[in-house]
Amino acid sequence: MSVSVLGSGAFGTALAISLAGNGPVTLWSRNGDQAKQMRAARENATRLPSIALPADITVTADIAEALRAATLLLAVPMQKLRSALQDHAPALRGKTLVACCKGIELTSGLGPVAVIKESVPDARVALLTGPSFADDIAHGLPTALTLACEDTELGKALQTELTTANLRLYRTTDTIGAELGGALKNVMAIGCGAAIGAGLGDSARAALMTRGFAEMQRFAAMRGARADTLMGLSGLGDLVLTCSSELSRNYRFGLSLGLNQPFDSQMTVEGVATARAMSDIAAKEGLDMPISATVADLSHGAYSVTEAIQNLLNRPLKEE
Ligand SMILES: NC(=O)c1ccc[n+]([C@@H]2O[C@H](COP(=O)([O-])OP(=O)(O)OC[C@H]3O[C@@H](n4cnc5c(N)ncnc54)[C@H](O)[C@@H]3O)[C@@H](O)[C@H]2O)c1
Ligand SMILES: O=P(O)(O)OC[C@H](O)CO
Repeated sequence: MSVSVLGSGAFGTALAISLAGNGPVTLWSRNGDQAKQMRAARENATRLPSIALPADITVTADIAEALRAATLLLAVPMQKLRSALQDHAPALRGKTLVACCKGIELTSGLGPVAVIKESVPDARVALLTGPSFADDIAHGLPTALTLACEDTELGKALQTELTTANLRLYRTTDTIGAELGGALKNVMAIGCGAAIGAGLGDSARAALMTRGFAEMQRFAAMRGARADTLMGLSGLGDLVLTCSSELSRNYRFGLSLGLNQPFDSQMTVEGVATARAMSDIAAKEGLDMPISATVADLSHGAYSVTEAIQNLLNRPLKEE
């Protein structure tokens, strides 16, 4: 089998570097100039500077070249996934498409697996998610991820194909639980970053992580996820990583809110749109999701971190 990665940002490049340890990989960029630059410098200077691209990676802007592979990893931001698929939908028919993005589509309320099924109905679909920073993967540091696929046999084949020397994949058939864990932890990471940025302390962060996890579990159960999936790498594992490391862009975005400092608008911060999508869906379903709703409002400047915390603290007392 052969693999291509569509999307040459931080995560797509890191996955290509890791997979190159297994054999040839094609890394596709939609930007011809970027592809040319990466081919010449043998690095992704904007997203993963100073990390060499192994010789087994072919960088291309020619989609036909990338689509020769049977397995395609889709490493684009969640809110861009549908348009990326629509751009090439006829050529994607029958392919194995592995979503590598984390989020809920704002316009539809759907996760990546459902968006792929709608956009390319006869594709074979899977999801790769879990606690991992692109930088760590690209440096070959040990990482464990979840490969989610409803089709057990395809899941096993992908688990074998995409496991590398330092990237160990676990398998599940619960795509809903796996994709929601990855999507929702970004919302909580923004909240935790904001709390730390505003000087509210580690105890406040622990409270936000724990009560945020309760919201994740509630939302995932409503969508039909298995409870144990949320306890695994794609849920709790990624929540812990993202809420506690300044390598996370979602956490750093939250920090900037707490510190009242500007943030680079070119940075991919998946939790902003997902917080909005999640709290809109929760409101419609009558689910109690105060932290998610607060992060959604905070991210759009509706109030300050201090006001947000006061709102959360002043809610009626309840059982845990
Ligand atoms: N960076 C990480 O550490 C990391 C780790 C795990 C998962 N992820 C997930 O991977 C996804 C991508 O994140 P990233 O870090 O690579 O972001 P990034 O901003 O570094 O890169 C995104 C890439 O997608 C490309 N792109 C955007 N719209 C496109 C379109 N319509 N068609 C084709 N390409 C398009 C951009 O040109 C860019 O190269 C996100 O959902 C993120 O949550 C990232
Ligand atoms: O940089 P972030 O916040 O998008 O987080 C990256 C990964 O999702 C961590 O698992």
